[in-house]
Amino acid sequence: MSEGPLYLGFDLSTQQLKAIVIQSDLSVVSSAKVDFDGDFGAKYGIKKGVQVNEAEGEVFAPVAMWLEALDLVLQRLQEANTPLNRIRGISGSCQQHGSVYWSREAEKLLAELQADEQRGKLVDQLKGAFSHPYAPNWQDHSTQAECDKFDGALGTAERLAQATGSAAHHRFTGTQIMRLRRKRPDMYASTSRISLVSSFLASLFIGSVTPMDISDVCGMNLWDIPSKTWSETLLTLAAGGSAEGAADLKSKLGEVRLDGGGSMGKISPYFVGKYGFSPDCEIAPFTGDNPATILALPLRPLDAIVSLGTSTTFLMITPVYKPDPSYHFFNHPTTPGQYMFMLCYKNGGLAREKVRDSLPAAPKDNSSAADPWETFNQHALSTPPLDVSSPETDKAKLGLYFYLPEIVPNISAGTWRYECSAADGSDLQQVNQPWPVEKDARIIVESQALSMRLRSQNLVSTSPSGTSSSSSSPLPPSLPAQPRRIYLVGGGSLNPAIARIMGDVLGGVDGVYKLDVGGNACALGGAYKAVWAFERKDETETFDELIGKRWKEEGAIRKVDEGYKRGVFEGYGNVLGAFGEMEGRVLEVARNK
Ligand SMILES: Nc1ncnc2c1ncn2[C@@H]1O[C@H](COP(=O)(O)OP(=O)(O)O)[C@@H](O)[C@H]1O
Ligand SMILES: O=C(CO)[C@@H](O)[C@H](O)COP(=O)(O)O
Repeated sequence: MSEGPLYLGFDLSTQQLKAIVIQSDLSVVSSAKVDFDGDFGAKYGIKKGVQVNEAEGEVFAPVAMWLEALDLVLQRLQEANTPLNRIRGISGSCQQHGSVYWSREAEKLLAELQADEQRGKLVDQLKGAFSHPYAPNWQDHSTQAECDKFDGALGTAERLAQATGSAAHHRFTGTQIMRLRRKRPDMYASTSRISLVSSFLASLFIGSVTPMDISDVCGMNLWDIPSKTWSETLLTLAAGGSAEGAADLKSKLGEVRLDGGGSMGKISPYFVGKYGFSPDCEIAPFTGDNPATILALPLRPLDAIVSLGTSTTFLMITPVYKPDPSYHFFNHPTTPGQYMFMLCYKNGGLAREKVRDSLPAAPKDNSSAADPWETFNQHALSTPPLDVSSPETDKAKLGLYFYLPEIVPNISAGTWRYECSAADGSDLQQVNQPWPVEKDARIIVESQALSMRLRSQNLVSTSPSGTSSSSSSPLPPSLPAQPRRIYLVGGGSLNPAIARIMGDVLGGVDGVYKLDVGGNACALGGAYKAVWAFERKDETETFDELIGKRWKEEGAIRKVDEGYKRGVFEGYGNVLGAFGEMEGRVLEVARNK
């Protein structure tokens, strides 16, 4: 390892806090993680990182657990002999939409943080810093009434999407704040500031509540993206209807930092004294985990990232702001004028786990290191696409596996199974007799990929004019519209069967790739952001220019599937309309209930 500066990136996601340390040349020096269930499950009564109040659809995480996790992950980096004194800059990514409520004591307590044995750790010193002990989690679905009001506030859901990048969503912070203000008026009144999870983590490092980030702020339904300001109408709605309420909420939310790079301030003396950071170490803006994922490699227009974490997300970048109620647009975290397109599914990793756990157990393997996904993968790969072995006689199988209420489409929990003609999707019929569970292994992954393909069609068929990267090449005209490359990240990217099916359904002219850091992509994106934030020549040197020059494909990504397969891709295209029709029918039944 050379003696140059180091950069630290974090990822505070649903189930873990991960940290990764890199050098200026982007090589990884060290990493550590805290697993919330494994390290704190019993103490905080959480499962898969969260607590749930089923009766009201609330899902939330204890803020104190995150404080403990931060000390623990730094301790683990220290134990791994990471030279923390050489860290020049810190940035990171955090689960989106969650909100942290600071008390009136917060600024004072943050400013007084000291590495003093007697005063204890962050969790001890910041005991009085929060007006609410919990942060709503992105899986929360307690805010339908608030969503209806948000969708109506500007006239239609389309207009809300035009202004804020998204129609109203249960998890978006504006609807969450509106509900918490109504449900806990005293708590709301005693709140001095509200942070997103990303600005919360940055605030701990600086020792003062920091501004929100230009990309993560788009996950709130409160920020007007085209006019780069808070929407007064939406602030007024969330704050209860009065102009004074809106002004008060605006001061609780604070400024939004328009520049994704540069320094927001020096590190708090707490971390210098306790872990040996240099007092000159600086903090760059932190962003959301999905915006950070698109920073984990120099992404080109027509490339797509599928993030297979607790949620499953589909991400692309585009210079064209074209929002729609069925998906999300965010400001790009580093590059003004670029946008991130996102689809987010709640029934991602945990839904695949449910199907995995419903499969009959395979004969016992004596090795203790047996892969828990082995049986799932065998069935997923031995089932042909759409379970059609003979196109003349077999019907295509389509399913929806929503163990939690889904985001896209907004359908309550349930599972549905349909069949249709494999040739053209005609004769779509609900199947009343469930097919053998073994088939579900393939069909759930196909279902997730078909939903992404259906909703991203317009993005892959338009030519990438005005792109951010000079090396982007339009697709060969002889091939059907599809992404150029598919990159898989998140825990599920380790799975070869999932990679294969993603390639079957979504294509990818250049193939399907997995990031070698696997589940650490968001933390890596955060670390790259820190390198760019502090090493850019000036504000005009873009992230793509700086990182593009240093990033080496070799050792960073690995091809895991060929992607586009002639015939297979077209076979899924034949039933794409039927897949949309199946969702429509399920939605219709739900509406009429
Ligand atoms: N080999 C595998 N095959 C499929 N899924 C996997 C595999 N390994 C891990 N996962 C999934 O990855 C998920 C965690 O991914 P991760 O990106 O670390 O989550 P998060 O960032 O949401 O905390 C788990 O819920 C698990 O289902
Ligand atoms: O809600 C969203 C995006 O809109 C989620 O993607 C969260 O950002 C949490 O992500 P993971 O914990 O699954 O990484």
